[in-house]
Amino acid sequence: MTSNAPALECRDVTVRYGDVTALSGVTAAFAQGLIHAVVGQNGAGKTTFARVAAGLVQPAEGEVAIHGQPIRTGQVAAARAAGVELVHQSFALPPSFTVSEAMEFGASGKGSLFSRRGLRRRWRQHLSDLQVIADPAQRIRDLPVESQQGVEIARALITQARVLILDEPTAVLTPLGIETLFARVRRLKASGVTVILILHKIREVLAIADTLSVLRAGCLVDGPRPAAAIDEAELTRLIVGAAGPAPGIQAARPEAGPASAASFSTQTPALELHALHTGADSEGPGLEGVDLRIAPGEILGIAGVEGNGQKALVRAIAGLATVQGGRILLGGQDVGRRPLGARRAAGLRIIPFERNTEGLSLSSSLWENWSAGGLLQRSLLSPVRPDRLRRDCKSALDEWNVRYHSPAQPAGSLSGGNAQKVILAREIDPGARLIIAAQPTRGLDIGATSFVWQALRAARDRGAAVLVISSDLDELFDISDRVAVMLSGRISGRFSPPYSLNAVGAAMTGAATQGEAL
Ligand SMILES: Nc1ncnc2c1ncn2[C@@H]1O[C@H](COP(=O)(O)OP(=O)(O)OP(=O)(O)O)[C@@H](O)[C@H]1O
Repeated sequence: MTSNAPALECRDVTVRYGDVTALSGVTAAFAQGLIHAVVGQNGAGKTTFARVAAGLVQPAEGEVAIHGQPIRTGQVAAARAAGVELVHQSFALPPSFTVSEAMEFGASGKGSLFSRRGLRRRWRQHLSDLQVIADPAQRIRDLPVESQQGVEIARALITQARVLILDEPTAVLTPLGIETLFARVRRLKASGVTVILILHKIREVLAIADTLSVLRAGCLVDGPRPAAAIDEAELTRLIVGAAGPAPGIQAARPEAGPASAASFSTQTPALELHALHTGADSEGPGLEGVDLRIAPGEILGIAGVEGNGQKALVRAIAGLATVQGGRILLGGQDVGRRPLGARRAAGLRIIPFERNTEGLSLSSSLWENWSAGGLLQRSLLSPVRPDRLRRDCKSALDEWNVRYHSPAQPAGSLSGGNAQKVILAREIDPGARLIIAAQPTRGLDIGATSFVWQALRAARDRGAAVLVISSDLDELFDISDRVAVMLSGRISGRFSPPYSLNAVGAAMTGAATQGEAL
């Protein structure tokens, strides 16, 4: 190892996926022992860069050196041996594993054999050194998302990683979880680890990074340069580019606030839940008597720490949970026994939590994914015209500024943010009467985030009801006409603007259950 050499250096790295150039001649040197942020719009090439550094992608051209030593590109073992570890955007650990099994999963080939008890002792120490709160006997799926991420990071660090790359680590976290992560990242820096963070939110970048680098359309347009010398406006400009946001996209967080609350009480609600109960399952607690109503032309925000019944809520409305009691009405009709197709025909649209498993078929083409929603609602006998579907898909994707090269390419070949936009293009359509949007801006860049809020507001203004579930309270307060808080499968508080962060926060933690009645 050369002592002053950069921790990670790329020289003229170019990556092509078929016709798409994901990285184009990227040259960058990341100094040792610092926290580096890599930013850029959806599809800019950030994940590809991380995958090249970790040996998961073979560049067509270029070199990678770790601490001054060139490594064989496209080989995970070579990157690992040099001390590079990557924690992916979507977690990689098997949910059914216990924490200690998951840790051992990352350390295979280390030589020694351990008893189960010995293993637990070993990992307990490792986890506590990293201040990750998780019992080694617990299953990954039973842990809160912050702890799952902590375990992923701990697993990546088993092999004495010197360069840790975290791909969009904050996307899954609550504000408190982000603070915990940032404290962990600062401790790693203090212990000499070089951390490279791929981030979307400008405030997060400026809060944590020592340097920042900006990718745009596969090219490094700036950095690494000291983050202290840059402000929000300049960083936004660097990410979006001189041309400004794509047509139809305003600056992030457009001014328009919640609708001035017309009296909703005279209209038939778009959604009514009466004393809804569902069973708990592997995804978290069930619903314990939830009452909710949303009027047409209203946005209701659901706040809460993840894992407090939000998934059960979405599944129950979609007809995918076992309802043990209570009623679900869409537009005044009891749909408790109706399948998802019938609910969609009544105007239900869902932007699900997990885009890769619930929202898209990754091996199917973009046009098939885009048209799936419409096909579900039609009668089986109505003719399908693929040419027309492909054409309509293309214009919808262009309108959403999705970065793709053909409607025939598989959904799995899109970047995370662009994949989310395909779901949004499908679900926010003129036929939508009730849109459930679960973490709709997770992983989206600033322009696309603003586009989503605009699209949801436009849907509301057309008369659709919107239920937004988000762990980002700023976002939720910005867009919601009312906010309800979920805690342990119940509604623990109901609020209308102006929102009090303290009161909503208290309802989220169970410190209080006040708030207005609806
Ligand atoms: N396996 C693949 N096959 C084909 N194209 C791909 C593949 N992976 C990525 N791409 C394309 O390469 C480009 C860069 O994608 P990448 O995932 O690196 O972007 P990103 O900056 O991480 O985006 P996001 O913020 O949306 O996650 C995109 O145009 C994407 O569609």
